[in-house]
Amino acid sequence: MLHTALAELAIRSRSMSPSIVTVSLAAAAALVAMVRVGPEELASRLSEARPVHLFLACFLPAAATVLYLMLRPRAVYLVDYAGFRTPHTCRIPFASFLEHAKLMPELSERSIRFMTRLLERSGIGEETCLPPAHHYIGTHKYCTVDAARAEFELVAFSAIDDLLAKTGVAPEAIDILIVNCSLFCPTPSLVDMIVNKYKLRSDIRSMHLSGMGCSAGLVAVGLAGNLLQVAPHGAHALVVSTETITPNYYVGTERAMLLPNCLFRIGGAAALLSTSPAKARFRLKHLIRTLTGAQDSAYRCVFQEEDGDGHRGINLSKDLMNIAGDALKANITAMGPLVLPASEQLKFALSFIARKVINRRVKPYIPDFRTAFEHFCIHAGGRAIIDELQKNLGLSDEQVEASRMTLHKFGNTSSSSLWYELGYIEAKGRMRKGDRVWMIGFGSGFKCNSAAWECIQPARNADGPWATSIHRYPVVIPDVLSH
Ligand SMILES: CC(C)(COP(=O)(O)OP(=O)(O)OC[C@H]1O[C@@H](n2cnc3c(N)ncnc32)[C@H](O)[C@@H]1OP(=O)(O)O)[C@@H](O)C(=O)NCCC(=O)NCCSC(=O)CC(=O)O
Repeated sequence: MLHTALAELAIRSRSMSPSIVTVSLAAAAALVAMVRVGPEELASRLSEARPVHLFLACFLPAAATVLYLMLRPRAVYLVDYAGFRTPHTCRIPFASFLEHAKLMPELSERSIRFMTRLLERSGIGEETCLPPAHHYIGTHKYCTVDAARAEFELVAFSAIDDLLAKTGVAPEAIDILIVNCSLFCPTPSLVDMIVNKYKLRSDIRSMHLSGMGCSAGLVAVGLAGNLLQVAPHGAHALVVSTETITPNYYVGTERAMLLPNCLFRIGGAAALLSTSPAKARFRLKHLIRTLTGAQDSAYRCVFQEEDGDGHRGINLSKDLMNIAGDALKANITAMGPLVLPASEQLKFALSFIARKVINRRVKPYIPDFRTAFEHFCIHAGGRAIIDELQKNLGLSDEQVEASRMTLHKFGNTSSSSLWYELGYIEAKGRMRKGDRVWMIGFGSGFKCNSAAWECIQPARNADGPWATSIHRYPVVIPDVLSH
């Protein structure tokens, strides 16, 4: 029996860290040896042993335990997060958006009619915001590098100010800084702008993830978690997730490139991570990254390019929903075994065997992820994305409420949408200690990244981006808005 246990341990050890494996295997082998010799033989051998042997017998396990404790991966905690509170001055009701568009000679009557239809179907509301440059008539003429920098400063600095005030962490206590912003990549970089503004330390480890799409916020969290493993215990990592909209107003006639004009809106968030549990509000349990970019269709489905007339924009393929579905399938296949209870895993295994052995037409069992998570934050990328995930994961209207309301209030704010959604759930007072949250991000590449968090301490009050409007939510969002 012990041999079987040992064999099982060896199999399981493939997914464990080397230090855990060594200590566990050594302890199991010692146990097997002790059981084999029996208690009397063991006592007589101990009495014959020399002091040096006894010393080694005690010292080695103790040393191995210390080594294990030192080398095991450290837990990563979310100290807190803050979303950019969009100012009323940046609000862009549909009427203003379309009036501005009509005054642009580059946009045809047909393009404007198409954008009107999209706005009505998009699931975004009348309170979303665009950066200051997009409020000028003849928008694209004002979309300069300076204006884009100003947008980043407005969003990132406001979110960081809120986060530092909330956590009481001083700028000089930040050891790692990661910014993810896909489409704006100036020199000096966005991280340099933050370092300069907050006078951060010269030995800070800083990096900017660009071109990584809307799911890069979770890439940044994973990267911060990895860097924290090699930083002193209790170090702080600041992650800033945003998309700078200013330089990305498209003025051509390609429908697939007009879609981003209607969906993407100003927004951003800052999150502080640490390996110290002191004052932490969430613990990062798992982070799974799936990249399907090896397939050409997945690689090209969110693509920055120039149209035939030389107008630059982002082309969103109509295939995006299918590609997102495949990426999600791969991601949940990796996440499932880590989070699902045994009963769900058994049902999945039985359906898998039935399909393989009995009949391929047996419907595959989709595990019920509601048994593993109390809350879901699905990237507010567009109404169709939320609809599709709700259907595929069998989620209730309340479970996708945070995503739909975030899309309605803020639009598609790229990677920061997940933080607005977490903020919504907390502002509604639905988060409890011990609750599990699943964040699922999608983005260019094509990527599906997801993170599982456990709440240690819910927010005490509904401050932040939802503070002044949460009492009005949820709102009813019709499939097609009629004016
Ligand atoms: C755009 C929608 C709101 C439209 O909603 P509906 O389902 O009501 O309507 P629909 O699908 O019939 O589309 C309405 C009209 O728009 C056209 N249409 C829709 N999607 C299109 C596309 N990608 N390219 C070109 N045309 C498109 C349809 O053909 C149709 O025109 P006609 O009737 O003439 O045939 C929805 O499809 C949606 O949410 N799509 C997903 C948006 C998306 O790709 N989000 C991800 C952003 S990327 C991201 O977030 C990550 C990242 O950037 O990294």
